Amino acid sequence: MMTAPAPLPIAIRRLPHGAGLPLPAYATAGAAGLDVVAAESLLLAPGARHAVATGFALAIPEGYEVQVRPRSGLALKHGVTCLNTPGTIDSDYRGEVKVILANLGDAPFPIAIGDRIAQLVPAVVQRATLVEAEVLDETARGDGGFGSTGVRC
Ligand SMILES: O=c1ccn([C@H]2C[C@H](O)[C@@H](COP(=O)(O)OP(=O)(O)OP(=O)(O)O)O2)c(=O)[nH]1
Ligand SMILES: [Mg+2]
Repeated sequence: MMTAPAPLPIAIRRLPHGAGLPLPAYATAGAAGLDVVAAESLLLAPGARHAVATGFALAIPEGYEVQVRPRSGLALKHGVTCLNTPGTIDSDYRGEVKVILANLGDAPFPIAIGDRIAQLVPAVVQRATLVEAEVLDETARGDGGFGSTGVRC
C-alpha cells in the first residue's frame, strides 16, 4: 500500500482580528485543502475584487510554498473565485495571508466573518537556475503553441 507523505508542519500566528476564528482546517479526512475563513465582512459587488483578511500569518518552511485556491462551490454557484489563482504564499512572507476574491457573477456576494472563502494547499517549490544559451534544442513542437495542435482528436 502507498503511504501518504507526512503532513508538513507550518507555524501559524493568529492576528488580533483573527481571535476566536477557526484556524484553517480540513473539512474531511481526505480533503486536499485547508479551508480558510474570512476575518472581515463585506459585500462584494459584481465585477469587484477585494483582498479579504484571514486573521493569520504563516511561517512556511524554506523549500515550500502555500497555494491559495478557490472553492468550487463559490465559483460555480456565485461566480466568486480567487482572482490570482493559485495565489502564492512565499516561504519568507510573514504578513497576513489574504484571499483575493473576485465576483465574476451578476449579483452582489455577501461575505460574513467565519465564512469559508478559499483553501490552502502546501507544495514543494522547485527553484531553477537559468542557464543562458544561444541556441535551444529542436523539438517537434518548435514554436507552435496557443492551440497549434487543434481542438478535436
Ligand atoms: O493570494 C495571495 C497572494 C499573495 N499573498 C501574499 C503572500 C505572498 O508571499 C506575497 C507576495 O505575493 P506575490 O509574489 O504573488 O505578489 P507580487 O505582486 O509579486 O508581490 P511581491 O512583489 O511582494 O512579491 O503576498 C497573499 O497573502 N495572498
Ligand atoms: Mg512576488
